[in-house]
Amino acid sequence: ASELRYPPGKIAVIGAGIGGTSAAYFLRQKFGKDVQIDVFEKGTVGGRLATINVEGKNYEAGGSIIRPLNLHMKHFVKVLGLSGPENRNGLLGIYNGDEFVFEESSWYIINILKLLWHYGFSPLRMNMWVEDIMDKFMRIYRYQSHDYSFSSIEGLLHALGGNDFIQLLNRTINETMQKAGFSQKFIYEVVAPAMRVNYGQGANINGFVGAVSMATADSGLWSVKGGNKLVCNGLLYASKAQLLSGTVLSIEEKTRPKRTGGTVKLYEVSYNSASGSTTDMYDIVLIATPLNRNMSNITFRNFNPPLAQFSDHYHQTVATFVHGRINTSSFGYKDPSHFYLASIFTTENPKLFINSLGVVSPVQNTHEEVRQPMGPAVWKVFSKEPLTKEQMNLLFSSYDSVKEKKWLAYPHYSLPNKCPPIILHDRIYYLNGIEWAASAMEMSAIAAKNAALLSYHHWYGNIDMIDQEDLNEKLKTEL
Ligand SMILES: Cc1cc2nc3c(=O)[nH]c(=O)nc-3n(C[C@H](O)[C@H](O)[C@H](O)COP(=O)(O)OP(=O)(O)OC[C@H]3O[C@@H](n4cnc5c(N)ncnc54)[C@H](O)[C@@H]3O)c2cc1C
Ligand SMILES: CC(C)=CCC/C(C)=C/CC/C(C)=C/CSC[C@H](N)C(=O)O
Repeated sequence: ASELRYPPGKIAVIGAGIGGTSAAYFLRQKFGKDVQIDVFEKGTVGGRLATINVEGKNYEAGGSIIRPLNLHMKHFVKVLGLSGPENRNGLLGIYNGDEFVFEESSWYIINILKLLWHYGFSPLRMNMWVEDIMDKFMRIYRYQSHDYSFSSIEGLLHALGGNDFIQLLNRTINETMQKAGFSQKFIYEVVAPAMRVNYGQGANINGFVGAVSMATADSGLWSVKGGNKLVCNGLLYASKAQLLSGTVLSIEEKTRPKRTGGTVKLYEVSYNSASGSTTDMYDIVLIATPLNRNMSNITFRNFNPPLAQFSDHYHQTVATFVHGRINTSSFGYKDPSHFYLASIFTTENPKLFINSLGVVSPVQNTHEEVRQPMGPAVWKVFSKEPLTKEQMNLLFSSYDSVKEKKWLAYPHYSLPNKCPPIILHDRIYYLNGIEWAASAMEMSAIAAKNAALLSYHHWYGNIDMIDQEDLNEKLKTEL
């Protein structure tokens, strides 16, 4: 089709979370200044990056922590003139419903001895195991800086870590780590609690998201001063995209006559905004919101054959912010002055009604060290269900302010795990399938750059830049 040699006129991006706004940014980089980029948003720019106000200060209510080597997020913060100070967490305890099975000490050497005593060399081996996976994961930045793209999530992961990465997707983190020789005690007391705080599920989640989750045990985690959502606002501005506040209802392919003769196929996007129902035509559409049950309610009309349907669900995570004093006796501490933990992770125990509990700092001063929370502090509680009054009274001896935010937070991970397609139709690309490998801000940014590159290469027929085999080897010899 010869019309594909000309730049596209208009591109639609649906969703202004980190996926959609970074897609707008990368699309502008690739397609140049003349293309019109419209970003549709039914709620607030930022999506799952949002803050919540507690007693006059704002706290991260959704996506909060970023790894030092999340290079896209790091780049965004730099080019947007934002700052990302390191988060310093207070001491961690792991609670099994009856007692703490592990309590961190403020003395480095004591911690090492405690870890050795409880888990032998497993923590050290785990660091090396995660590092090895993360080293391979880092190849994505090299591939993307050379403009290579992938037409499926599995293809992308295979290019990073070969069959080992595909196997990670298809085994639970429990099975994966058992096969790697980690003890069941370590998996139960350390790995599962980290899965629960990060993804609201235990060690039955896939090995890839499990490894991503364990990667948060690293030091140097950071978040954006003023709130992570500032990145989305900044990217939208930098991309010179037009923000259309409205709900996209449907997408339909239409054939239209061209001024120069012949016809062209375009996508008609129908949406509701404050000024009523409208439609607009686009050459390319990027969908940057989950299409799973009850999430975005976008209908793909009159596609033959019909487009893929995603029936799996995202599960509910409730983040409750409480300004108060923790009820230390509920955690086995009769004397509150002996309690010095600022983060409590939990093991898998059906009688526990929370996944985690931790002291948080306002987004204005994320660099502040979280101290021993002897007095009142702002605590963030993650649970599956909203906390009842009785549960609140068990957790807190006194509190004066409670704010709750319910999220459909991440995919409900289960096996077998087949990631949704990236290409939904000729020029419709789907970003959020990557969340089924692992859901994180950086993953959405990677999916966004991939979709921008893929749509560009499809448009201009650069098939050699899509799904190249042995990229790691090729790039080694090229440079
Ligand atoms: C409680 C919580 C804690 C988390 N913690 C971390 C963390 O510490 N670190 C980390 O890296 N990640 C974390 N995450 C995950 C991270 O927040 C997400 O992976 C990421 O923000 C997803 O971004 P996205 O742009 O892909 O999707 P979203 O942010 O969900 O953006 C999609 C956007 O599309 C809009 N939309 C939906 N349907 C339509 C429609 N029909 N028309 C128009 N607009 C539509 C939505 O309103 C939304 O704004 C956390 C998530 C939650 C919920
Ligand atoms: C993409 C890679 C390699 C790493 C990203 C690691 C990362 C930051 C994962 C985020 C995990 C996640 C969804 C955490 C949610 S809870 C975070 C925090 N503990 C909190 O209390 O808010």
